Amino acid sequence: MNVLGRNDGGDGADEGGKPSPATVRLGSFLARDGSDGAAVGVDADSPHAAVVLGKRGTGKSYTLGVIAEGLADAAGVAPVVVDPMGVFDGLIEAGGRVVAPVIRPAEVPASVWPDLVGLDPAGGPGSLLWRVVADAVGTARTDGDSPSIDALRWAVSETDAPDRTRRAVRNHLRLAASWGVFDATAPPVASLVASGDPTVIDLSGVPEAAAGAVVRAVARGLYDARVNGTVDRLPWLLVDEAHAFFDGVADPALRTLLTRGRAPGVSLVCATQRPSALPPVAVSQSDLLVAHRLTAGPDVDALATAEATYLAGDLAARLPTGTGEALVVDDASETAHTVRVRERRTPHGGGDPRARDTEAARLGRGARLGRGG
Ligand SMILES: Nc1ncnc2c1ncn2[C@@H]1O[C@H](COP(=O)(O)OP(=O)(O)OP(=O)(O)O)[C@@H](O)[C@H]1O
Repeated sequence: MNVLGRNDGGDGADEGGKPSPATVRLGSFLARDGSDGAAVGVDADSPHAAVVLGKRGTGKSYTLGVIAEGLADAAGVAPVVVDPMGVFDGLIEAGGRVVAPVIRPAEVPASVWPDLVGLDPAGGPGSLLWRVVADAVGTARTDGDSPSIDALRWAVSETDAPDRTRRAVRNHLRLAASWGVFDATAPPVASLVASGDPTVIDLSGVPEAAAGAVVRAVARGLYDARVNGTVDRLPWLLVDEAHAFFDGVADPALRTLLTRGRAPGVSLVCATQRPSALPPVAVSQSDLLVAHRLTAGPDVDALATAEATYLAGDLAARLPTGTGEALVVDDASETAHTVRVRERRTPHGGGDPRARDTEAARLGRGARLGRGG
């Protein structure tokens, strides 16, 4: 198998000629005449930063699922999928689990809390919240604990801030509690990668701000866990609809993974239909780019950031058009290839609903057949 992303240019085979366990099978090279060529995989032995691009329905989430399946089979790694649309539960069939998005309040830094709940950090309520969280986390940390939202609300009441200010902060904290993502007794982020099986964080229906807080805590938590040596496996964070998270409180933590994640061994794969809404650093720091079809002008332009000197000609002009087909740009081998992404072995939950798949259509068809027969 040809393995992209491998600096030594290895072929992904061990001495016995079998594919190395630390390789993710992606699909096959696609010849100009549309026929399938040699098998192609992605290296999972070293950490990587990757982006998967493509307009709606071209196969981004599907490709992310293919990568997650491959990581589930690879040794020494642990995939964590951020699933904003609730389409990755099929990974259960690859030994994975779907978890509810819960984090400890202390996993969001005190300085971020005002923004998170919609308060100006420089204003009275915002600065009170910042101070209260910092104090409460400082006290709780000595026991390795996190304050609960109730404890934070109580601590706000105990301050000598004006009534109106305290009331405003308490109300905003009540709002945060209503999101249902904060739990002082939630398992630490490192527990997500305790086994190598895929963990899917189901964020469907979770308010945007809360989802951002979860992604921030998970991205930072995985990074810290590797820096502190708390986890042995190399985590891979796979983020679908990534543009939404670069737009909120998760941004600094994702940028940290992009720019510094590989040193401690954390990989990040961002999938988006709007590359123009990603910060340029997301594309420029990625060593692997998987580009499905794009048509919108600004999104095609965003690809220009990835125009490496070794690519002769215009990247956009080389984008394939078929669903599940992608141009894969590999920094390690300094090459770009057209690839047909393989079929999933676990069910894919994405794709637009089709009228013909509804119960009503089936009943209607049955009735018509009945009448005709
Ligand atoms: N490699 C593939 N092999 C076979 N079918 C595929 C492949 N990739 C995508 N498909 C088909 O295309 C459909 C759309 O793919 P997918 O849900 O990944 O789109 P998307 O680009 O993520 O769109 P959205 O932005 O709406 O999430 C899938 O449901 C699947 O049926």
